[in-house]
Amino acid sequence: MTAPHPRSVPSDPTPADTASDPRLAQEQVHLDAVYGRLDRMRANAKRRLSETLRESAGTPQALSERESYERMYQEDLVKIDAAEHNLYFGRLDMTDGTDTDTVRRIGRIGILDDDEQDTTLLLDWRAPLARPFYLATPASPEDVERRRHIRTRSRAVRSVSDEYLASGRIETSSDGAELGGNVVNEAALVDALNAARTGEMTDIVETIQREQDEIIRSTHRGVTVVQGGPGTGKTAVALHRAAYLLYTYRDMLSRSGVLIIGPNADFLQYIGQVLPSLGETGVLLSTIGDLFPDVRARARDSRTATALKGDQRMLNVLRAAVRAKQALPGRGVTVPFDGYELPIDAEVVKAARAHARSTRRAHNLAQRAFLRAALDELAEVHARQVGADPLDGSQLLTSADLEDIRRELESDPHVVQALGEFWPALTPQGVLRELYDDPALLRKSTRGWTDEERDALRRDAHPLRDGADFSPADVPLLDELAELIGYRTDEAEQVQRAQWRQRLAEAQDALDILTGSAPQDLEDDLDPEILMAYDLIDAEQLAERQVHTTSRTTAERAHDDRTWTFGHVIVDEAQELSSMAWRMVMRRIPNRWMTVIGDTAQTGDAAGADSWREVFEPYVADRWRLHELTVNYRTPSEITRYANRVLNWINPDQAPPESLRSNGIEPYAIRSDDAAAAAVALAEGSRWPGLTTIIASDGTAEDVRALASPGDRATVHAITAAKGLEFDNVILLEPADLIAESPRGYNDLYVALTRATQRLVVVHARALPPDLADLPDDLPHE
Ligand SMILES: Nc1ncnc2c1ncn2[C@@H]1O[C@H](COP(=O)(O)OP(=O)(O)OP(=O)(O)O)[C@@H](O)[C@H]1O
Repeated sequence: MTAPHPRSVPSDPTPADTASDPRLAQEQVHLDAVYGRLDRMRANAKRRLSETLRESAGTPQALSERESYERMYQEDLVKIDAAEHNLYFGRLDMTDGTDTDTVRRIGRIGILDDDEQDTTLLLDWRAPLARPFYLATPASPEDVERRRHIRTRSRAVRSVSDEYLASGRIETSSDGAELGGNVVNEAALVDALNAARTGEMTDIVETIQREQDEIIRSTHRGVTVVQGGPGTGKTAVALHRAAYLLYTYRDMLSRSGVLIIGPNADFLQYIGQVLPSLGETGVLLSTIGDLFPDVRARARDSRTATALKGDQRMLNVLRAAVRAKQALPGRGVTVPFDGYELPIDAEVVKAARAHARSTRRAHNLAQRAFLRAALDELAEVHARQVGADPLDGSQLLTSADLEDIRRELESDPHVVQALGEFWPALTPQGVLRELYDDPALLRKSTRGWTDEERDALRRDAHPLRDGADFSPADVPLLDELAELIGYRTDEAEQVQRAQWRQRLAEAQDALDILTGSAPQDLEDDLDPEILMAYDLIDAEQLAERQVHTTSRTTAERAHDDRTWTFGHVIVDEAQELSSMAWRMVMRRIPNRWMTVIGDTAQTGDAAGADSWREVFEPYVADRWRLHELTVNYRTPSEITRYANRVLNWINPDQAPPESLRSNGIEPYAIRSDDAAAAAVALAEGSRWPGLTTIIASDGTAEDVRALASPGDRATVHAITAAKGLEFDNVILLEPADLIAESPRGYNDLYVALTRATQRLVVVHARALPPDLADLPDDLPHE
């Protein structure tokens, strides 16, 4: 069903002709005013920044203040630069009767004029007053008389189009294409959807749709789950929600930070420019594999190992592995002390261990309690050695003597070291390596497991590639171990920061003395060619300080600190997270204010999710809310016809998203005995506009890549790495391989079929799956 659209009155979309359309001239006047102000803001921020850099800071407090000003001005500059492109894009003329301005102009950032009244030149797209721009429809005009969409390039107005919401007349977009559904800003949306892809995601502030806007601005403080088929804008919504929350809760979130978790590095790179283009830089983007400081999880696991490592059963395994390090001594363990061989027997250690465990503290944090109790026990043992009455065995030593022995034991490094063997300080990395490498420890820690399961975890059974140490599935286990162990990653960093401040303060003192002693005549008449000593120091120091401040954003501090808790966490492609990964994520967000984006029909990971309820109920009971996105903005209907059949096979109850457009390009199939070579030849020989990629199974992608000519613009993506990405043209190689390689092979096939914005070609040697069997053969016009 197509809802009625307001009448669109587009201006000539070709080069601006201000004479033929007075609206262009009118908007150009405003655009000039806006950019004029932006330039003044930029100049101000630059001046203030350089003044701040020149200021001296005598005390650590002054230094810290200066650092925060520096950061503030730097961030202002980043925001101003980010807003340059398409700064002003929307205007609302409100009907009479509203108590606010009758004209509202909307842009990427809010801008006030520097006149006496601080006139609003632009409303930030996130401001409440801007909201009708995204919500108003003829059925619900929200007091909007006219919505104007302004398209600009290089500070010049190129076109405007108006919608008269009160009239309720049918709209056709500027290029004549028909869109289904109740879309807003239709002409701009058509342009955005048809635009060739660049390999980097772009923001959608000009064309956010109603169902998306509701999620972006949701005030729900629990877990907001956004479920939607491929191409429904889930990622776009997640990123704009991050920007919206940072704007609305700036004070709180700039201190605690926002974390966005994505499925792989390619994906993070793909989305990496969206938030900076919206002026937001304080967000940490990370994969699960990169969330543990100082660990680069690049090793690859078998599917069985991935599934096992993601399973909650690992919790008991890890607990058992840590407990196994709290060992009891064998017979005859002694330590020399005070001319005696002091026995450390199992009873001594057992008593101390029971005491340490009763504290319920994490392993490393309970080490002191263990030592203290063990020293008490040992003092008793030694007292019996030296102070027992030879006649009746009674104790001849006083309690003060016992206390002396206790102190001497404590200050004897041999004794302390010997006891430490039975409650050693642990690191998560050390325990996990040992668990995988030591068959005895593995067996002891995996009671009830089968031998095949144990083998899947063993490293000698699955040698690591390229010296990689841990896999992404190991990272949640390291994090869990860090909790069990009480291991912190930020301590060394804190010490370093304190040292840095000290050095900086000393350097500043020296600099002040030098500056103060510079000869007056030179100061008055400086020769710019003569480089003064203090110039040198100043430059170095400033440069160093610059590195220091710019490298310590909230996001980066959060990244280096495992125990950092964020203000908000967004998880994209959330269906891929295992139970163990969810435990790690939840630790980062104790307030459980999260936005979770995913599609259970696209789950590819062996330990991924099938149901959101199962994932969230244990953490938030019913404090989670499901939103569904229903419109596919990416894939034309010609392609979704096939993809929907696969979806129906995966889950017949899941309604397929409705494709917003059709482009008249039918998908087709090419059969070739050497399918990989045929796919590469097609990719390299085609003259299709935009980005082209070959999507292959994880097991074959590298071989296909080896066939491609270096430097050719067509790329090859393994299915796992293609998650969340999109391309103008997709060549899907051998669907049978996707299905054969994974128990979730149909989900992978569904993902592959929904990556193209324009064109899909399937190249195969083996039989096509039934859902694709009626694809037409190679089209003559291609
Ligand atoms: N309102 C919109 N205006 C313009 N473009 C949009 C809009 N919503 C989504 N898009 C575009 O549609 C494409 C798909 O969006 P996105 O990648 O966010 O979808 P997704 O639901 O995350 O897909 P997948 O599940 O396949 O990863 C992107 O190019 C995005 O920019």
